[in-house]
Amino acid sequence: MPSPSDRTAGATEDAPDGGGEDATATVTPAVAVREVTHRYGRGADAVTALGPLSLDIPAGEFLVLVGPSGSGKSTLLRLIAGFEQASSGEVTVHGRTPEPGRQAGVVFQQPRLFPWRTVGENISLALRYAGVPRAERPAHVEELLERVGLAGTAGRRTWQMSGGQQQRVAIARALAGGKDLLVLDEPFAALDALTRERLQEYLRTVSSLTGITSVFVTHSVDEAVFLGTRAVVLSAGPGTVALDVPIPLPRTGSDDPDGLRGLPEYAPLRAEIGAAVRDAAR
Ligand SMILES: Nc1ncnc2c1ncn2[C@@H]1O[C@H](COP(=O)(O)OP(=O)(O)OP(=O)(O)O)[C@@H](O)[C@H]1O
Repeated sequence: MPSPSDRTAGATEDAPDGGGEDATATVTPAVAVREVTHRYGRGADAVTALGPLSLDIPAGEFLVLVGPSGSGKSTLLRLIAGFEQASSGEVTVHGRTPEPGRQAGVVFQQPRLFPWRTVGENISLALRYAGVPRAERPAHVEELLERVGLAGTAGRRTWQMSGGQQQRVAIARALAGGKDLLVLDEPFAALDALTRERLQEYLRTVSSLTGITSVFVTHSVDEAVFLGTRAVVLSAGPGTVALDVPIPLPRTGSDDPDGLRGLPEYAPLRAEIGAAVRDAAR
């Protein structure tokens, strides 16, 4: 699997001879969304769900998407994951048209694990699809489980795990195979508050340590500020970009959540994003 440095290295084109900073060097975004619209259905029944919308998501960014219900957040995720194709405009991941299961690891609101398989087998299957040789899979499974705080659980049945643990397995599965893009559609919405907070911490740590590019949909403004490096608020459907702000909070990989929430920047960011969501919903 690629190391974190491998993942981010691909984002920037080679520097010209002599190295150093070059203002003319182009940085290829991990995800490029260009003038995209998306319609479901045809004729009189057609629903325009999104756009026109343009976004560049640089490698390593943790982009949180917020916005009113029906603004097209899930649609945008589905386009990025390759489950849908844009009605107009273009979505690319590292310059290519995304295909389902190929470029992005996906985490849904429900873990969607195979109940008849063990935790390890669920992850191993994703490794198999990613072309990881059979002999190498057990070590990768352990490494992935360790990364989400579930070391030593590979032999357990998924139904023996709590909802929060199952969602961590789903995250480990999405990370399997070294994908450098993770898309997550309200993955913690169905969990109790305490489990949700724990998983937010895990995900923040995992993303800081791996540098994986993430696109995360949530209805929680606090979750958005806690997790994101950038927040995009969509307008009421069909969604366009109503607000696009960086979230310049520290990411050391082991941040104290209370400390982060207590930083002077935290509350104003929360207020700005919350106000934009409320405006969009009006
Ligand atoms: N498969 C579909 N067929 C027809 N219309 C759809 C389909 N999926 C979504 N839509 C419509 O597209 C619009 C955007 O839906 P989408 O699920 O992307 O929004 P969302 O912002 O994720 O909403 P929520 O926050 O409620 O999950 C809505 O009007 C929805 O009814």
